[in-house]
Amino acid sequence: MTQIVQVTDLTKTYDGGFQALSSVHLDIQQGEILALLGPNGAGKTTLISTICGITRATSGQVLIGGHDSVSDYRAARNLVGLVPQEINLEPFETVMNTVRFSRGLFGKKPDPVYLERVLRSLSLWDKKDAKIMMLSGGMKRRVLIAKALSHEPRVLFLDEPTAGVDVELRKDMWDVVAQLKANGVTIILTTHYIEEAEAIADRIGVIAKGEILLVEDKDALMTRMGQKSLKIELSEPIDTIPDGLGTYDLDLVDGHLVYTYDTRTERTGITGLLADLQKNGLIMKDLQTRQSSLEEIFVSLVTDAPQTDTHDKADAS
Ligand SMILES: Nc1ncnc2c1ncn2[C@@H]1O[C@H](COP(=O)(O)OP(=O)(O)OP(=O)(O)O)[C@@H](O)[C@H]1O
Repeated sequence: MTQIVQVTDLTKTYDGGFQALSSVHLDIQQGEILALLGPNGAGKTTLISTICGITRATSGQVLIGGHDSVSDYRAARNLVGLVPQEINLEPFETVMNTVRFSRGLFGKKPDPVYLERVLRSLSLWDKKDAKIMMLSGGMKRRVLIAKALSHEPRVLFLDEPTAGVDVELRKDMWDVVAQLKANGVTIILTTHYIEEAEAIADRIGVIAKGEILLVEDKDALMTRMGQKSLKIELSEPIDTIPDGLGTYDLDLVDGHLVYTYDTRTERTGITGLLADLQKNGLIMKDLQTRQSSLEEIFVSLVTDAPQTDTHDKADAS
Protein backbone atom coordinates (compact mmCIF):
# COMPACT_ATOMS: atom_id res chain seq x y z
CA MET A 1 0.00 0.00 0.00
CA THR A 2 1.24 3.51 -0.80
CA GLN A 3 1.98 5.84 2.07
CA ILE A 4 0.49 9.24 1.44
CA VAL A 5 1.79 10.80 4.66
CA GLN A 6 5.00 9.86 6.45
CA VAL A 7 5.74 11.40 9.82
CA THR A 8 9.21 10.75 11.20
CA ASP A 9 10.50 11.57 14.67
CA LEU A 10 8.21 14.59 14.99
CA THR A 11 8.59 16.70 18.12
CA LYS A 12 6.80 19.89 19.06
CA THR A 13 7.73 22.06 22.02
CA TYR A 14 5.59 25.19 22.34
CA ASP A 15 7.07 28.55 23.32
CA GLY A 16 7.24 28.37 27.08
CA GLY A 17 8.72 24.88 26.97
CA PHE A 18 5.68 22.58 26.93
CA GLN A 19 6.41 19.48 24.88
CA ALA A 20 3.18 18.60 23.10
CA LEU A 21 4.61 15.95 20.74
CA SER A 22 7.41 13.58 21.49
CA SER A 23 9.15 11.66 18.72
CA VAL A 24 6.03 10.76 16.78
CA HIS A 25 6.29 8.27 13.92
CA LEU A 26 3.20 7.72 11.82
CA ASP A 27 2.57 6.39 8.33
CA ILE A 28 -0.80 7.05 6.74
CA GLN A 29 -1.82 4.72 3.93
CA GLN A 30 -3.46 6.08 0.82
CA GLY A 31 -7.21 5.53 0.87
CA GLU A 32 -7.57 4.61 4.53
CA ILE A 33 -9.57 6.14 7.35
CA LEU A 34 -7.33 6.53 10.37
CA ALA A 35 -8.90 7.59 13.65
CA LEU A 36 -6.66 9.21 16.24
CA LEU A 37 -8.06 8.63 19.70
CA GLY A 38 -6.79 10.43 22.74
CA PRO A 39 -7.88 12.29 25.85
CA ASN A 40 -8.01 16.10 26.15
CA GLY A 41 -4.61 17.66 25.68
CA ALA A 42 -3.08 14.47 24.23
CA GLY A 43 -1.63 16.33 21.26
CA LYS A 44 -4.12 15.36 18.53
CA THR A 45 -4.71 18.89 17.25
CA THR A 46 -1.01 19.72 17.53
CA LEU A 47 -0.17 16.62 15.48
CA ILE A 48 -2.58 17.29 12.66
CA SER A 49 -1.82 21.03 12.56
CA THR A 50 1.88 20.22 12.37
CA ILE A 51 1.33 17.71 9.57
CA CYS A 52 -0.72 20.33 7.70
CA GLY A 53 2.02 22.93 8.19
CA ILE A 54 -0.10 25.26 10.33
CA THR A 55 2.05 24.65 13.41
CA ARG A 56 5.81 24.50 12.97
CA ALA A 57 7.52 21.33 14.23
CA THR A 58 10.46 21.66 16.60
CA SER A 59 12.18 18.72 14.92
CA GLY A 60 11.41 15.78 12.69
CA GLN A 61 9.98 15.46 9.20
CA VAL A 62 6.61 15.25 7.48
CA LEU A 63 6.31 14.07 3.89
CA ILE A 64 3.00 14.42 2.07
CA GLY A 65 2.84 12.63 -1.24
CA GLY A 66 6.65 12.66 -1.01
CA HIS A 67 6.82 16.46 -0.53
CA ASP A 68 8.56 17.82 2.56
CA SER A 69 6.08 19.94 4.53
CA VAL A 70 8.70 22.61 5.22
CA SER A 71 11.12 22.77 2.27
CA ASP A 72 8.36 21.98 -0.25
CA TYR A 73 5.50 23.58 1.71
CA ARG A 74 3.29 24.66 -1.16
CA ALA A 75 3.20 21.27 -2.90
CA ALA A 76 2.69 19.47 0.41
CA ARG A 77 -0.05 21.88 1.60
CA ASN A 78 -1.93 21.60 -1.70
CA LEU A 79 -2.42 17.90 -1.05
CA VAL A 80 -4.11 18.33 2.32
CA GLY A 81 -7.41 19.71 3.51
CA LEU A 82 -8.00 20.53 7.16
CA VAL A 83 -11.38 20.69 8.84
CA PRO A 84 -10.78 22.52 12.11
CA GLN A 85 -12.53 21.91 15.40
CA GLU A 86 -13.89 25.44 15.62
CA ILE A 87 -16.43 26.75 13.15
CA ASN A 88 -14.51 29.66 11.64
CA LEU A 89 -16.77 30.71 8.80
CA GLU A 90 -17.72 34.20 7.69
CA PRO A 91 -21.40 34.48 8.81
CA PHE A 92 -22.52 36.93 6.08
CA GLU A 93 -20.93 35.00 3.21
CA THR A 94 -22.86 32.48 1.13
CA VAL A 95 -21.96 28.80 1.05
CA MET A 96 -20.86 28.95 -2.60
CA ASN A 97 -18.70 32.03 -2.09
CA THR A 98 -17.09 30.44 0.94
CA VAL A 99 -15.89 27.40 -1.01
CA ARG A 100 -15.06 29.38 -4.15
CA PHE A 101 -12.92 31.81 -2.18
CA SER A 102 -11.13 29.00 -0.36
CA ARG A 103 -10.28 27.30 -3.67
CA GLY A 104 -8.89 30.60 -4.95
CA LEU A 105 -6.61 30.89 -1.92
CA PHE A 106 -4.85 27.74 -3.05
CA GLY A 107 -4.27 29.28 -6.46
CA LYS A 108 -6.59 26.80 -8.16
CA LYS A 109 -8.51 27.81 -11.29
CA PRO A 110 -12.27 28.20 -10.82
CA ASP A 111 -14.08 24.89 -11.36
CA PRO A 112 -17.83 25.26 -10.81
CA VAL A 113 -18.45 21.64 -11.85
CA TYR A 114 -16.11 20.32 -9.16
CA LEU A 115 -17.56 22.63 -6.49
CA GLU A 116 -21.09 21.57 -7.43
CA ARG A 117 -20.05 17.93 -7.01
CA VAL A 118 -18.57 18.66 -3.57
CA LEU A 119 -21.64 20.57 -2.40
CA ARG A 120 -24.00 17.92 -3.72
CA SER A 121 -22.02 15.13 -2.03
CA LEU A 122 -22.41 16.99 1.26
CA SER A 123 -26.14 17.67 0.70
CA LEU A 124 -25.43 21.40 0.55
CA TRP A 125 -26.31 22.14 -3.05
CA ASP A 126 -29.75 23.54 -2.21
CA LYS A 127 -28.04 25.81 0.35
CA LYS A 128 -25.41 27.14 -2.02
CA ASP A 129 -26.85 30.67 -1.95
CA ALA A 130 -27.72 30.68 1.74
CA LYS A 131 -25.70 32.83 4.09
CA ILE A 132 -23.65 30.85 6.61
CA MET A 133 -25.54 32.49 9.49
CA MET A 134 -28.78 30.90 8.25
CA LEU A 135 -27.42 27.35 8.52
CA SER A 136 -27.76 24.84 11.34
CA GLY A 137 -24.69 23.68 13.26
CA GLY A 138 -24.58 20.39 11.33
CA MET A 139 -24.75 22.24 8.00
CA LYS A 140 -21.95 24.57 9.07
CA ARG A 141 -19.79 21.55 9.84
CA ARG A 142 -20.48 20.24 6.36
CA VAL A 143 -19.54 23.63 4.90
CA LEU A 144 -16.22 23.33 6.74
CA ILE A 145 -15.68 20.02 4.97
CA ALA A 146 -16.67 21.50 1.60
CA LYS A 147 -14.23 24.36 2.21
CA ALA A 148 -11.44 21.92 3.06
CA LEU A 149 -12.21 19.92 -0.10
CA SER A 150 -12.45 22.99 -2.35
CA HIS A 151 -8.87 22.73 -3.64
CA GLU A 152 -9.12 18.96 -4.36
CA PRO A 153 -6.84 17.64 -1.60
CA ARG A 154 -5.91 13.97 -1.50
CA VAL A 155 -5.82 13.80 2.29
CA LEU A 156 -8.46 15.26 4.56
CA PHE A 157 -7.84 15.90 8.26
CA LEU A 158 -10.95 16.24 10.40
CA ASP A 159 -10.36 17.56 13.90
CA GLU A 160 -13.16 16.20 16.07
CA PRO A 161 -15.81 16.41 13.37
CA THR A 162 -18.60 15.32 15.70
CA ALA A 163 -17.68 17.09 18.94
CA GLY A 164 -20.88 18.36 20.54
CA VAL A 165 -23.01 16.95 17.73
CA ASP A 166 -26.11 14.86 18.50
CA VAL A 167 -26.24 11.14 17.75
CA GLU A 168 -28.21 11.50 14.52
CA LEU A 169 -25.91 14.16 13.08
CA ARG A 170 -22.91 12.11 14.15
CA LYS A 171 -24.20 9.21 12.04
CA ASP A 172 -24.76 11.58 9.11
CA MET A 173 -21.16 12.70 9.45
CA TRP A 174 -19.98 9.08 9.41
CA ASP A 175 -21.88 8.59 6.13
CA VAL A 176 -20.19 11.69 4.72
CA VAL A 177 -16.78 10.33 5.72
CA ALA A 178 -17.56 6.92 4.16
CA GLN A 179 -18.64 8.69 0.97
CA LEU A 180 -15.41 10.70 0.86
CA LYS A 181 -13.39 7.53 1.26
CA ALA A 182 -15.36 5.94 -1.59
CA ASN A 183 -14.34 8.96 -3.70
CA GLY A 184 -10.68 8.14 -3.02
CA VAL A 185 -9.91 10.67 -0.24
CA THR A 186 -7.62 9.52 2.57
CA ILE A 187 -9.08 10.56 5.92
CA ILE A 188 -7.53 11.18 9.29
CA LEU A 189 -9.90 12.15 12.04
CA THR A 190 -9.39 12.89 15.69
CA THR A 191 -12.04 11.89 18.16
CA HIS A 192 -12.82 11.31 21.80
CA TYR A 193 -15.54 8.86 20.88
CA ILE A 194 -14.39 5.27 20.86
CA GLU A 195 -17.60 4.16 19.14
CA GLU A 196 -16.86 6.64 16.35
CA ALA A 197 -13.45 5.09 15.77
CA GLU A 198 -15.06 1.65 15.87
CA ALA A 199 -17.77 2.64 13.41
CA ILE A 200 -15.74 4.18 10.63
CA ALA A 201 -11.98 3.69 10.95
CA ASP A 202 -9.80 1.18 9.12
CA ARG A 203 -7.01 1.75 11.63
CA ILE A 204 -6.97 3.27 15.07
CA GLY A 205 -4.12 5.28 16.55
CA VAL A 206 -4.01 6.06 20.25
CA ILE A 207 -2.18 9.19 21.35
CA ALA A 208 -1.56 10.33 24.92
CA LYS A 209 0.75 12.91 26.42
CA GLY A 210 2.28 13.63 23.04
CA GLU A 211 3.18 10.06 22.16
CA ILE A 212 1.60 7.61 19.76
CA LEU A 213 0.97 4.54 21.88
CA LEU A 214 -0.26 2.31 19.10
CA VAL A 215 -1.52 2.32 15.56
CA GLU A 216 -3.39 -0.84 14.83
CA ASP A 217 -5.79 -2.33 12.38
CA LYS A 218 -9.27 -1.87 13.84
CA ASP A 219 -10.21 -5.51 13.43
CA ALA A 220 -7.06 -6.60 15.28
CA LEU A 221 -7.99 -4.26 18.09
CA MET A 222 -11.54 -5.55 18.09
CA THR A 223 -10.21 -9.07 18.47
CA ARG A 224 -8.39 -7.89 21.56
CA MET A 225 -11.58 -6.28 22.73
CA GLY A 226 -13.33 -9.59 22.22
CA GLN A 227 -11.34 -11.05 25.09
CA LYS A 228 -13.23 -12.12 28.14
CA SER A 229 -11.92 -13.34 31.40
CA LEU A 230 -13.36 -15.96 33.69
CA LYS A 231 -12.46 -15.79 37.34
CA ILE A 232 -12.53 -19.21 38.94
CA GLU A 233 -12.73 -18.97 42.69
CA LEU A 234 -11.36 -22.12 44.29
CA SER A 235 -12.49 -23.60 47.59
CA GLU A 236 -8.79 -23.82 48.55
CA PRO A 237 -6.57 -21.00 47.18
CA ILE A 238 -3.38 -22.26 45.46
CA ASP A 239 0.24 -20.96 45.15
CA THR A 240 1.09 -22.37 41.71
CA ILE A 241 -0.87 -23.37 38.65
CA PRO A 242 -0.79 -27.18 38.31
CA ASP A 243 1.28 -28.46 35.34
CA GLY A 244 -1.80 -30.32 34.10
CA LEU A 245 -3.41 -26.92 33.27
CA GLY A 246 -0.37 -25.64 31.37
CA THR A 247 -2.17 -25.51 28.02
CA TYR A 248 -4.68 -22.87 29.24
CA ASP A 249 -4.11 -19.10 29.35
CA LEU A 250 -4.36 -18.87 33.13
CA ASP A 251 -3.19 -16.32 35.68
CA LEU A 252 -3.09 -16.70 39.40
CA VAL A 253 -4.74 -13.81 41.25
CA ASP A 254 -4.88 -13.98 45.07
CA GLY A 255 -4.76 -17.77 44.96
CA HIS A 256 -7.59 -18.04 42.42
CA LEU A 257 -7.50 -18.65 38.68
CA VAL A 258 -8.29 -16.15 35.93
CA TYR A 259 -8.79 -17.65 32.48
CA THR A 260 -8.62 -15.30 29.48
CA TYR A 261 -10.28 -16.40 26.25
CA ASP A 262 -11.36 -14.99 22.94
CA THR A 263 -15.13 -14.70 22.52
CA ARG A 264 -14.80 -14.72 18.74
CA THR A 265 -13.37 -18.21 18.47
CA GLU A 266 -15.77 -21.09 18.05
CA ARG A 267 -14.67 -22.82 21.23
CA THR A 268 -13.85 -20.94 24.40
CA GLY A 269 -12.18 -23.94 26.04
CA ILE A 270 -14.19 -23.45 29.21
CA THR A 271 -15.77 -26.90 29.24
CA GLY A 272 -12.37 -28.58 28.91
CA LEU A 273 -10.86 -26.31 31.54
CA LEU A 274 -13.57 -27.07 34.09
CA ALA A 275 -13.14 -30.80 33.51
CA ASP A 276 -9.35 -30.48 33.81
CA LEU A 277 -9.69 -28.54 37.07
CA GLN A 278 -11.31 -31.55 38.64
CA LYS A 279 -8.69 -33.91 37.22
CA ASN A 280 -6.05 -31.75 38.88
CA GLY A 281 -7.79 -31.93 42.23
CA LEU A 282 -9.10 -28.36 42.26
CA ILE A 283 -12.58 -27.62 43.51
CA MET A 284 -14.41 -24.63 42.13
CA LYS A 285 -16.40 -22.45 44.48
CA ASP A 286 -17.64 -19.70 42.21
CA LEU A 287 -17.34 -18.34 38.66
CA GLN A 288 -17.42 -14.75 37.36
CA THR A 289 -16.98 -13.59 33.79
CA ARG A 290 -16.08 -10.13 32.59
CA GLN A 291 -15.58 -8.56 29.19
CA SER A 292 -12.71 -6.16 28.55
CA SER A 293 -13.87 -3.34 26.31
CA LEU A 294 -11.95 -1.21 23.85
CA GLU A 295 -12.62 1.61 26.25
CA GLU A 296 -10.81 -0.26 29.02
CA ILE A 297 -7.89 -1.03 26.74
CA PHE A 298 -7.79 2.65 25.77
CA VAL A 299 -8.00 3.88 29.37
CA SER A 300 -5.27 1.53 30.54
CA LEU A 301 -3.01 2.55 27.64
CA VAL A 302 -3.58 6.23 28.32
CA THR A 303 -3.15 5.94 32.08
CA ASP A 304 0.17 4.15 31.71
CA ALA A 305 1.48 6.63 29.13
CA PRO A 306 4.85 8.23 29.92
CA GLN A 307 5.02 11.94 30.79
CA THR A 308 6.14 14.28 28.01
CA ASP A 309 7.75 16.75 30.37
CA THR A 310 10.48 14.21 31.13
CA HIS A 311 11.59 14.75 27.50
CA ASP A 312 11.53 11.02 27.09
CA LYS A 313 12.60 10.36 23.52
CA ALA A 314 11.61 6.69 23.37
CA ASP A 315 10.56 5.48 19.95
CA ALA A 316 6.83 6.14 19.79
CA SER A 317 6.14 4.38 16.52
N1 LIG B 1 -0.18 27.42 21.34
C1 LIG B 1 0.10 26.67 22.41
N2 LIG B 1 0.99 27.07 23.33
C2 LIG B 1 1.29 26.30 24.40
N3 LIG B 1 0.73 25.08 24.65
C3 LIG B 1 -0.17 24.64 23.76
C4 LIG B 1 -0.54 25.39 22.60
N4 LIG B 1 -1.46 24.70 21.91
C5 LIG B 1 -1.65 23.55 22.60
N5 LIG B 1 -0.89 23.51 23.71
C6 LIG B 1 -0.81 22.43 24.69
O1 LIG B 1 -0.39 21.24 24.05
C7 LIG B 1 -1.09 20.11 24.58
C8 LIG B 1 -1.76 19.38 23.43
O2 LIG B 1 -2.84 20.19 22.95
P1 LIG B 1 -3.73 19.72 21.72
O3 LIG B 1 -4.70 20.80 21.43
O4 LIG B 1 -2.84 19.28 20.63
O5 LIG B 1 -4.46 18.45 22.36
P2 LIG B 1 -5.71 17.64 21.83
O6 LIG B 1 -5.35 16.19 21.96
O7 LIG B 1 -6.14 18.09 20.50
O8 LIG B 1 -6.79 18.03 22.93
P3 LIG B 1 -8.39 18.16 22.83
O9 LIG B 1 -8.91 16.77 22.69
O10 LIG B 1 -8.74 18.76 24.14
O11 LIG B 1 -8.72 19.03 21.67
C9 LIG B 1 -2.07 20.65 25.62
O12 LIG B 1 -1.48 20.49 26.88
C10 LIG B 1 -2.19 22.11 25.26
O13 LIG B 1 -2.44 22.90 26.42
